[in-house]
Amino acid sequence: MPKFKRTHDSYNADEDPLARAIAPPADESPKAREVRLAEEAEAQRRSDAIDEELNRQRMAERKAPKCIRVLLLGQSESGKSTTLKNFQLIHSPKAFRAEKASWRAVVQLNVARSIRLILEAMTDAQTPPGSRSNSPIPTADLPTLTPEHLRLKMRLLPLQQVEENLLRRLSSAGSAEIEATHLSPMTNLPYSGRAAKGKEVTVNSTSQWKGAFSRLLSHARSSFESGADINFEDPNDPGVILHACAEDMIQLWNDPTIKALLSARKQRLEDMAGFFLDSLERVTSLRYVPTDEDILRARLKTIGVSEHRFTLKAGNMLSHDWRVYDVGGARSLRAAWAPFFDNMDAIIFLAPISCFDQVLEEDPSVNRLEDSILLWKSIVSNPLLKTTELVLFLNKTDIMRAKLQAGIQFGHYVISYGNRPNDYENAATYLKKKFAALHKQHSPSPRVFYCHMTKVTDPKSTQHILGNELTMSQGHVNNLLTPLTPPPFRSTSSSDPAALTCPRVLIQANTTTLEKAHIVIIIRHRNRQSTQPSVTNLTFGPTSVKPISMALDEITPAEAAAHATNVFLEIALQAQSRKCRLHPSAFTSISVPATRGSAGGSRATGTETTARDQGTREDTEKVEIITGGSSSPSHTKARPRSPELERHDVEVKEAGYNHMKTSRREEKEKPKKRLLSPSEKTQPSVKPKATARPPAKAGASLANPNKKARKFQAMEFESDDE
Ligand SMILES: Nc1nc2c(ncn2[C@@H]2O[C@H](COP(=O)(O)OP(=O)(O)OP(=O)(O)O)[C@@H](O)[C@H]2O)c(=O)[nH]1
Ligand SMILES: [Mg+2]
Repeated sequence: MPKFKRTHDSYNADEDPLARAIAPPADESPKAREVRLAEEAEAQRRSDAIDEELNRQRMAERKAPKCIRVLLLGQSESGKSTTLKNFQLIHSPKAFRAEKASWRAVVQLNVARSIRLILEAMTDAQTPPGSRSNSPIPTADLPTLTPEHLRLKMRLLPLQQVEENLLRRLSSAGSAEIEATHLSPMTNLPYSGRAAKGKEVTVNSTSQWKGAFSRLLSHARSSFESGADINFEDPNDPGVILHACAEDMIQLWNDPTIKALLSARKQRLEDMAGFFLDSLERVTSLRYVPTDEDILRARLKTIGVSEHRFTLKAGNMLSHDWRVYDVGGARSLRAAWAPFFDNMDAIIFLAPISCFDQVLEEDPSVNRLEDSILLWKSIVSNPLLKTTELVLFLNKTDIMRAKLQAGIQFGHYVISYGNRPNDYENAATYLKKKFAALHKQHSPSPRVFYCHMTKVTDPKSTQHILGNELTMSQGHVNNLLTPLTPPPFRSTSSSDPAALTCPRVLIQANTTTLEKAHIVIIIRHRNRQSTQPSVTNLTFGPTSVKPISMALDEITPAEAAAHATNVFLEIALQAQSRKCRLHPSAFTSISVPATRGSAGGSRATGTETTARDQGTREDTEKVEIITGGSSSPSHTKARPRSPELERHDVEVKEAGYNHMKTSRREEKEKPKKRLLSPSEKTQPSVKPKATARPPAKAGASLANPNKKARKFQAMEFESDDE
């Protein structure tokens, strides 16, 4: 092999083909060499600067307080991205509203898609049953369309252009894909092309795709709030065609024959993601700017994992950096979740309870509610997540309510529900208990679990919940995940005999008995000497917000104190299970019997508190129990304890250990409850509930008659224990 003449010592052209490729030419002139060396020096300088910057960032990250990570999980269409939007709305509202132009386009896409579904249904109704691809409904059961309907259909054809135009913009940005979804596959459609293939748009990043609509933005981006950034004069704005078709769309949607047709096909468009047909006049107006609620209701399917950073300050706590991760929930995308399990502080799991009568798009043999339940079970039992706080959102309660009110029988789909009343309260409570039971049964170790009935398209209620959750999570991070160095509970004056019957107890905690996190409960008791129930006010609410007060008739001072004790005991157990160190003085202030478990009302799963005594007594006629917030410096000093209290301390600790041991033993001994697999359900050995299954056609997805045609899918809890 001929030797390559080297002009630079650092190149070892013989050994390394890359070095050979980048080696300077053999006949390099001195001037060229000078230029090359200068370029190399410059490149080296830039590379060093980048390294330095990376190092600086790494150091800064190491020094910065630990950020709190929250992962949003749940099946597709459960409301994860909508929850993320709520986070954005709370913590970066300006940025959220700056994207109105992009979300306007998504609303337009959703409108065009809904109309397309109606036109498909009309086409299907005109097709002889034998030639229909999917619909099992006999023509005789479908209402007859008139020539006027067909003319209406023709007039709406230009909407095809709107959908295709919007899809093209999304996909040309390289950030979106079109994927088969729950939308029905179309055959004899009024449309052709990509949009006509029954696809849904998916985005692999929640921000990148927004660039696709930048053409709608004018240069003046001064007033995002008012929509001044939207170029309404753009002749290519899809809003122009939508506006031109508005009257026809409204007529179509309100037409009784069309309503009857959709009803015969059990197609409840109003329950579908991205439903705007009830607001057609508004959303198709030429100068339409989406509201916050519109943005929350707009639907785009997620396929990647995206991280969103916020700096949150909750209550009086220090501000924290939060990272919220949104993932795609379709089955094929769930493998991407696992790498995020490590290091997560909290998971918000969304289970759409309204989907009890629907099947999975990915697998039409699986009931969507059952899928959610199995998914929940796998999350709660995952050992990697055993110290991760879990927040369960039983979501889409509004749709659940509407479905039950429309007469859809919950018991037909959840067989173990049996003949209980077909109303929202009963069905929702039933599901809540089932989810809670699964958590209790399968969690690798006892831990906090919060459950909320949600409608995440309602920003007000969701923000309230998220606000509380965040405070709560920060509180947990502060109080539980880190050692409890300051005594969380300090004594009243134990020499005061009155304290035994009516102590002034101040409990600082992170949750309350009513599943509302980080709120303040103040119990004011007027007659401190009495053991009889008397006038007691219970006040809820963080101090920063107007609290709600209610009078309690049944709680005695001792019960209030016992309840406080119980709540504290629970946090002690939680802390213990997380191997946090409890300060020895933690129990010093317990001045009433701690064994009255039922006193003070029932406690929600996972309630935990820290407790302490205020130590001053301006008003001895009061009992105050406050949950919420973090401990203040005035409560960080332990007081000397009497031998009596020492003994009590030991008793309480033992009670705690014994309680834990017993509950673990009971759990081991209990026969395992489990969900039935679809195949098991068909086995005769599985005891069927008395409820008869409905005829096959009733078992389908109401939003999608084509799914219905495939299979009736009900689910059943093997045990009906709650
Ligand atoms: N009516 C109603 N609609 C909801 C609720 N929660 C979410 N939605 C709607 O359901 C649709 C799906 O919600 P997404 O947040 O996109 O669901 P996702 O879990 O992110 O779904 P993937 O991205 O496919 O994993 C959206 O159009 C939401 O507006 C709710 O509580 N009530
Ligand atoms: Mg999503």
